[in-house]
Amino acid sequence: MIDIIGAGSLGLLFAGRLAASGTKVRLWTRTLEQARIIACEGITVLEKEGHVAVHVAGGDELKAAPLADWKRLNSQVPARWILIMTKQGAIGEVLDQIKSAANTESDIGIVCLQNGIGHIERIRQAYPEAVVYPAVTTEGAKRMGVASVVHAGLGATEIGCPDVLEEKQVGSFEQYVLNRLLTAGFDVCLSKEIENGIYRKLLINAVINPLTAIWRIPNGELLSDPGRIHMMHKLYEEGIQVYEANGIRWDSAWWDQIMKVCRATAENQSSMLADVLAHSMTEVASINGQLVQMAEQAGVTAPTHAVLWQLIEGMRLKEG
Ligand SMILES: NC(=O)C1=CN([C@@H]2O[C@H](COP(=O)(O)OP(=O)(O)OC[C@H]3O[C@@H](n4cnc5c(N)ncnc54)[C@H](OP(=O)(O)O)[C@@H]3O)[C@@H](O)[C@H]2O)C=CC1
Ligand SMILES: CC(C)(CO)C(=O)C(=O)O
Repeated sequence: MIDIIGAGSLGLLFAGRLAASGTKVRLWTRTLEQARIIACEGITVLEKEGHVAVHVAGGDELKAAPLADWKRLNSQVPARWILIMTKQGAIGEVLDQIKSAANTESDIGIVCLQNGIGHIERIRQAYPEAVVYPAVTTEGAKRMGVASVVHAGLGATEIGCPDVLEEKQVGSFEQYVLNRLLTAGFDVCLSKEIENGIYRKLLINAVINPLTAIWRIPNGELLSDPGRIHMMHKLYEEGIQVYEANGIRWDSAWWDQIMKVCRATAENQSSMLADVLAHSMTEVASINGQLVQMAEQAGVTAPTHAVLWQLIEGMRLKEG
């Protein structure tokens, strides 16, 4: 069984596809209402064009419950493999709620798919004995309703394999998580170089997300004007300087990859733009904010990231 926390875009996609391919999934929601609807109606995953890719009914394969019930339900059936699929801003609350796990922490493997950085350290601190697997995904998912999601872009998922793992632990992870994800149709691999993937994705998000959120444009529109590309490059260069100052390996191909992501997701709204439009909390603090903090720690500056961080934070409140 795999426990998925967060029934938003990514959570519904992974829960729906895993359960439809025969893996038992327990999906933890924030609200009782959403859990009830999923338990009753199941999950529908749609293709980009609108056709149903999979539909899985609630039942033995797919259970749903509000995270507030974690303590009670987990004492009956302890979680072994947890996929956290909330946004960065919910991590603190989630950790508080699952801290009451009944099984010993050393039995637990936690996979984290958040964009940005900072969460892995928090989870490791809260669960020192658990094995935490940082992951990076380029899957594109967009929740359409309480129990339906569009698989908007087929991507790949890299899961970091901690160095300290014994062969037996790796085997167990492969059997109960990796192979299940492959069977569900996800392009997923175990990586010994996840740090590189995390910093590459951080830079991609730090360049694309705040600019699309400020200008309120889809990702592809960033490439439509030399002034916009100039701003992207400024953010990119500041990011690279921060990486260099911190001894983080980077690759000059990352600039081209940023452009490629804009083209591949040309019609999409970035997650930060979607959050701004919904007056929700964005992940800017875990993306540009983290780069600014890394700059400060290394004695350099990242002024453009700092300004964008503050501008985006200030957009959270409803106007009027
Ligand atoms: N969507 C995508 O394509 C991709 C997303 N990511 C990353 O994955 C993460 C999740 O993104 P995404 O799925 O889009 O986000 P969503 O906002 O769609 O989903 C987050 C879910 O977490 C739920 N949640 C919040 N707090 C709690 C809580 N205390 N207990 C249980 N559930 C909670 C929310 O519930 P509610 O709605 O009720 O508030 C929501 O359903 C982010 O870090 C994002 O950057 C990475 C790559 C691609
Ligand atoms: C890669 C990108 C920018 C795609 O929209 C993304 O991850 C996001 O929107 O958060």
